[in-house]
Amino acid sequence: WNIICPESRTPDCKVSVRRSHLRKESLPSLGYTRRWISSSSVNSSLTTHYTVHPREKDSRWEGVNMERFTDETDVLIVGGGPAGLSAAIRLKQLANEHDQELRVCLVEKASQIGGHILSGACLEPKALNELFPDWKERGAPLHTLVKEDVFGILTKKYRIPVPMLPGLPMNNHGNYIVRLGHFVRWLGEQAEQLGVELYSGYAASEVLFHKDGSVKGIATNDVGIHKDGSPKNTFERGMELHAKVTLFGEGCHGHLAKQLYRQFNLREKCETQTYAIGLKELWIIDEQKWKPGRVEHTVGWPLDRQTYGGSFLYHLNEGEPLVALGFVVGLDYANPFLSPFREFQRWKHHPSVAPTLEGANRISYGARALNEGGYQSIPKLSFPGGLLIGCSPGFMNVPKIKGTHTAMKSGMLAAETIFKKLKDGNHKPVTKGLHVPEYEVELRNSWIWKELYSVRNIRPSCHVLFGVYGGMIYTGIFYWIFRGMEPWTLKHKGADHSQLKPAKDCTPIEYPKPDGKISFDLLSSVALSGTNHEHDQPAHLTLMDDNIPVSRNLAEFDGPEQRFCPAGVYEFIPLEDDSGMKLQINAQNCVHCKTCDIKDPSQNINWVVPEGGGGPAYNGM
Ligand SMILES: Cc1cc2nc3c(=O)[nH]c(=O)nc-3n(C[C@H](O)[C@H](O)[C@H](O)COP(=O)(O)OP(=O)(O)OC[C@H]3O[C@@H](n4cnc5c(N)ncnc54)[C@H](O)[C@@H]3O)c2cc1C
Ligand code: SF4
Repeated sequence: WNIICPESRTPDCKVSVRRSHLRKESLPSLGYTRRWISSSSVNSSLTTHYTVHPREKDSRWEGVNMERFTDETDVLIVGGGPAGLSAAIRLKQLANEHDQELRVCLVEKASQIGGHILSGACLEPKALNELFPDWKERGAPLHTLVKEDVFGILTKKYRIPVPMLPGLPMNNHGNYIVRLGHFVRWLGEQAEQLGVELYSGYAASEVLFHKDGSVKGIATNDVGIHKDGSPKNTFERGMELHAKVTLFGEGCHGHLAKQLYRQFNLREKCETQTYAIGLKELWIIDEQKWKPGRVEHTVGWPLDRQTYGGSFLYHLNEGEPLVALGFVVGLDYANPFLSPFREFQRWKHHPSVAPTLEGANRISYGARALNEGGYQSIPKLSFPGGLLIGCSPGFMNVPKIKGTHTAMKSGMLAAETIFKKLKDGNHKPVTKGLHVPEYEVELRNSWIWKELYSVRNIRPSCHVLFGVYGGMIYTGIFYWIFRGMEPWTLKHKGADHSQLKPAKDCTPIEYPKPDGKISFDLLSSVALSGTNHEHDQPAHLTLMDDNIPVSRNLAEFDGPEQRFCPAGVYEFIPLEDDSGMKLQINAQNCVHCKTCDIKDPSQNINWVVPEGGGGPAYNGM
């Protein structure tokens, strides 16, 4: 029997279950569920991953060598995004300035640094100016200074311009339009030049702990496992990386961060994190319509006023008439029939958008979740042996739709506080893994805190009267005039997964068919993300209970996972004997956006890392 803990919903949770409670009838009353696992049901089940079906109990794994090679470093960083790389760079800058030996290792799950990065992106260069005041001479790929910034409300047929007053959070004066993946690749080159060891194609799959409970490091994922969960002849155990301190910079909704929240109770004093999904495409357009440096944002159509979201369209100056465009939908939406992907496709047909795309060529597609909880949802950031940086805890400035500058600054502050502590000869560590609470103090004193505090009420104000438009009125009054100094802090609605209404209470949404010129279907879109996973491996979209997708999600919510996944991973198909439906998981399509882990109304999906290197292969998204 596999006992599923009600707290963590994972079978490997360390909550102890008294033997007397193991009787079948006691479990439901305690909130536990139990599932019989035999090797035959493991083989035929959707979820064959060892995080759900432990290998110790599986006869197919008997005698397989599970020893792991171990390496030691001073500082270990998980995730080669803006946060992780800025931390790595700052650590080596300080070590070199002080002529001190310091080994800094960084693991990144994409096969190339930048390959899993997806953003808008309008970059506020504040943190970059601090990290590399000479970034221009170093050839940072910031080629497009914003020249024109427009904002509008869309109705079905019209675009109502809204003045972009100086001082509003959406104002982009002084910012650069970038391909964030390219910028991150450049950060990676700078890090390597400074002596950081970068290991791309290695996903951190597990957090390791010392006996005293502090973080010891991570293990990279095992490779060479068949789809049915049995070992291949090529099976190779991952390796352990131990460090004095480990920084977790996995980006929005990190799967190791989820473990850490539970282990150290880090979310005890903050609000639930809330999210949005962002979908993006790159297009080469007609040169006559190209306006390098122009930034366009909209709210409104095709979303109703209760659904938070909007669009962006940026004209880049990268030697060809390139535009980046995308659509963001708040994951607190209620109607399970809503498809963020199809809303995005529909938006491109608006009379104010379509002319730019007519006769143009779409070259790339992708999606990624982003944090929306802001100031209210920042968890505790330090714990013995580790720190959380960047969008993993969530330093996104939501009304600005910007988190790169805050992610970078948080990484830099983490680096500075760690370096100070390591350098301090008198410091006597209490735990084996170094505890650096000073990081939180520095963060609170930094511009990140001031910035996030000032915009804290803008997103939650959209839950009050008039939805998104209420939020705009609130911004006009309290942000523009009082700069967020109002003495109250509004609350979020709660967790996004609990906002879906039953299908019977909602109206199905009729989406127009894609025309294949401006709007497209899901599969041809995913093909443009370069996504690839080794097919013969256990699905990394693990289900705590394989029955729930049909018995609850389909029955009650009409299977929302088939709509909120932007890559067509979840499909409900008829059973062979036509007696009902079953879920099919096309895990190889997954673009690692994390939306399913966030929005699944049953919270039955746990995204885990696939074999290293798998996932999208974005080129400058
Ligand atoms: C649609 C969209 C539009 C946006 N627009 C803007 C904008 O215009 N301006 C702006 O400033 N910000 C924007 N943002 C936000 C910005 O992209 C993020 O704030 C920023 O990328 C956060 O940096 P990060 O390093 O914390 O995380 P990420 O950029 O997400 O990087 C995390 C890295 O960690 C890796 N990783 C994750 N888990 C593991 C693991 N277990 N093992 C190894 N590696 C791992 C990932 O592959 C990734 O490379 C936007 C975001 C989205 C989704
Ligand atoms: S399976 Fe989940 S993480 Fe993967 S693309 Fe779909 S929603 Fe995103």
